[in-house]
Amino acid sequence: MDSSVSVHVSRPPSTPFLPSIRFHNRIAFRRRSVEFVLGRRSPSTSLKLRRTEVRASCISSRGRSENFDLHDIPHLTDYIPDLPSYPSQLQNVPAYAILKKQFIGPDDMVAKKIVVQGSGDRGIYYRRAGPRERVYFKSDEVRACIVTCGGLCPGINTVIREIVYGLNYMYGVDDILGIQGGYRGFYSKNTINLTPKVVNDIHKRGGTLLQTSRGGHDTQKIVDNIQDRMINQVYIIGGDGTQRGAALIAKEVERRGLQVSVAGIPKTIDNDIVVIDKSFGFDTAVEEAQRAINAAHVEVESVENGIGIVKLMGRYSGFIAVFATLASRDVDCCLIPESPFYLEGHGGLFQFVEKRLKEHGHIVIVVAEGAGQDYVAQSMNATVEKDASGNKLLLDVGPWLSQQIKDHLTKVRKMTVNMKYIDPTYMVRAIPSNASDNIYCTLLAHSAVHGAMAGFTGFTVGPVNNRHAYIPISHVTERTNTVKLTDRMWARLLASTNQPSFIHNDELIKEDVDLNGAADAVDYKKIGSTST
Ligand SMILES: Nc1ncnc2c1ncn2[C@@H]1O[C@H](COP(=O)(O)OP(=O)(O)O)[C@@H](O)[C@H]1O
Ligand SMILES: O=P(O)(O)OC[C@H]1O[C@](O)(COP(=O)(O)O)[C@@H](O)[C@@H]1O
Ligand SMILES: [Mg+2]
Repeated sequence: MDSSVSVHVSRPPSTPFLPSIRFHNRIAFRRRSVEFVLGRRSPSTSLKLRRTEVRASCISSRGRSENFDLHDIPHLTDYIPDLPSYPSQLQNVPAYAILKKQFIGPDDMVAKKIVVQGSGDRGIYYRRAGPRERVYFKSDEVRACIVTCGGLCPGINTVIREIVYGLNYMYGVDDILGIQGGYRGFYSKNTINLTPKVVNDIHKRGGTLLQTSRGGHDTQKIVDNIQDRMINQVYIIGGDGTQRGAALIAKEVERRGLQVSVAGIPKTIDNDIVVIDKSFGFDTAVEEAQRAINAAHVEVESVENGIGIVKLMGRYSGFIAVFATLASRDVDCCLIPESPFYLEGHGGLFQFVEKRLKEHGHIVIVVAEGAGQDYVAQSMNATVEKDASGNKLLLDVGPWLSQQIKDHLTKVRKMTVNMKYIDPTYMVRAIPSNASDNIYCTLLAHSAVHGAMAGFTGFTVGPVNNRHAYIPISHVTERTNTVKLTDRMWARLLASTNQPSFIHNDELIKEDVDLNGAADAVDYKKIGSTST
């Protein structure tokens, strides 16, 4: 928080000492234990606060009263009040001992919203990630475990490596177990011992050293196993589904009153996790995707009426497709799940493809795997199937789209075309992370380690406006991050590709004329409202 902002704390109705801060959590009222001090400028109103969600009245340096919300994360002392704490082991680590600010202050917060309006609410804040002055675990008491769940993503191995290194070098922990094969590995497989030596060069490889899986989350069995193995720190690397599972584990651990910290590290190749700035491995995937786009462009430039179609990952969120398109500049049209498209008639894809072929002699289309699913389902008469985690299995839009375009141009428009279809979907996520993702993974891993050692639990780590924060798991799972068609990024893409927006417009229906002046008999209203 800006040091020019003093926090004014006045008295809340039900607590004689606790002032102008409205607690949203009953535990906070009950226990009233100490965590941080607000009100540096006015000691009389200084307050030792518990964690959890806090709303404070805040007076800026200009004297105007504003509000902010700290959306806090659980702490082991919420349900084990007498848990002893110790000076952090980091004090003895030379690299950290010389730091100007060795520890994160108890009132350091990260703003969720960085652009604010003068008269508006100050918004939501998260606890800033990083090392704390006091920890709740002695080094030789820690038995940590790491598990990786869900789909692959570049950088998972780097996160594993850095958790092991972080725990070992910063906190002197040497009892770290690898749970193999995702959540079900807790109760169906043996563990492996993870030491700095074992993980030393795994960041150079794609995939996950620990293997992963979908499905198999059984909270009771998992927590039984955590208890049986005497594990007291659980590091869970995975996407939205995994984080939901992590929240259940943290809840069950709390119900049983166990001294076990549960830390989530968000992983998603689709960048579909909300609150955090960006997911690790995403930049790497975008870079790799461009190689495929480039190949498509080279191919189609070299032939007559070349049509290149590149299918990229993106189940419900088209971020990889959007960013790869914007970065590449060789893409003529980008199709994503968030933007319904239609093929026939005025403003449709067929018309656009034909127009671009006439203008440029070639066209490159990027399609996210989740785009046009309803459309494909209708045309294939397919039924919905799900994977072991309950995720809808997607129909393969790539070959379908290639065939539709080819059939239309060759059979209806009597044109000669050269179709080049490229499917690099798994290639973009099965590679090691690039330099910047590697550094990002290190920060995530270290934040998780610092948080767990400090006794926090049930949290997810991640950058919020470029500062790493501890985020309540529910915040990252309550919805999916998607490309907003009303945001500037999508507008930039449309401006860059000059593709149709596929937004239904009644005016377009009236001017229902195709390139050659022939009217297409298409129900635009119906097609235009096809949702994906
Ligand atoms: N709602 C949920 N509650 C508990 N566990 C879940 C939930 N959704 C998914 N999981 C578990 O999380 C793991 C990974 O989920 P999945 O959706 O496949 O990948 P991701 O976490 O990358 O989204 C699986 O083991 C699955 O059983
Ligand atoms: O074939 P798999 O391994 O189930 O993975 C495919 C899916 O994984 C994803 O990469 C996303 O996975 P997550 O849910 O694990 O983030 C999707 O883009 C894709 O549909
Ligand atoms: Mg997912």
